[in-house]
Amino acid sequence: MALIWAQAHDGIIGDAGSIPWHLPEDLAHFKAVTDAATVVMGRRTWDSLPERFRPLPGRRNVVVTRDAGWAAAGAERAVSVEKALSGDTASTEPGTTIWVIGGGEVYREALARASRLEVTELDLAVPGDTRAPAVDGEWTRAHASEWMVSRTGIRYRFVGYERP
Ligand SMILES: Nc1nc(N)c2c(n1)CN(C(=O)COc1ccccc1N1CCC(C(=O)O)CC1)C2
Repeated sequence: MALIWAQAHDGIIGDAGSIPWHLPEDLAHFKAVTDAATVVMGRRTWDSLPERFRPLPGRRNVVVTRDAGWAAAGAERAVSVEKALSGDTASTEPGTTIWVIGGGEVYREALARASRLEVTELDLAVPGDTRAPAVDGEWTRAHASEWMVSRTGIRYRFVGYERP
């Protein structure tokens, strides 16, 4: 299973339930990487998606929430990341990656079982109340693009990590 996120300086990934920047090139990257896969997200991340992107088109959407009464068109509910990764979600076609797409709590819960990270690094300092999980020495960097400049002026790059 893999995690994908975009982070500013100090690992900031969110502030008050939303992403404090607009980086269209990252949204295109996110869509390309997760296309046709299963995406697992926390309920807050589901709520943070613009209406027209709920569910994320062309992907199996699994939302983690302890609220047994929660339901949304186009989403499957799982009571925990564990269940989302083990239940029939995992019966996704072999070779299809399960992408954990946020937020902070779900990343932390999923990290221990991840073998791949796809991180968009932004050369941007913004205030935020949510940080990406720490990527420690167990991970090796599998790829890193050169720094690019978004049409919104933000410098960014795509970095991938792997571990056995
Ligand atoms: N690197 C990386 N990792 C992540 N986990 C996530 C991202 N970037 C971006 N994310 C968001 O929630 C934010 O998205 C959006 C925010 C505002 C408008 C559109 C969007 N999106 C447009 C494209 C849609 C699609 O993919 O079809 C998804 C929603 C999760």
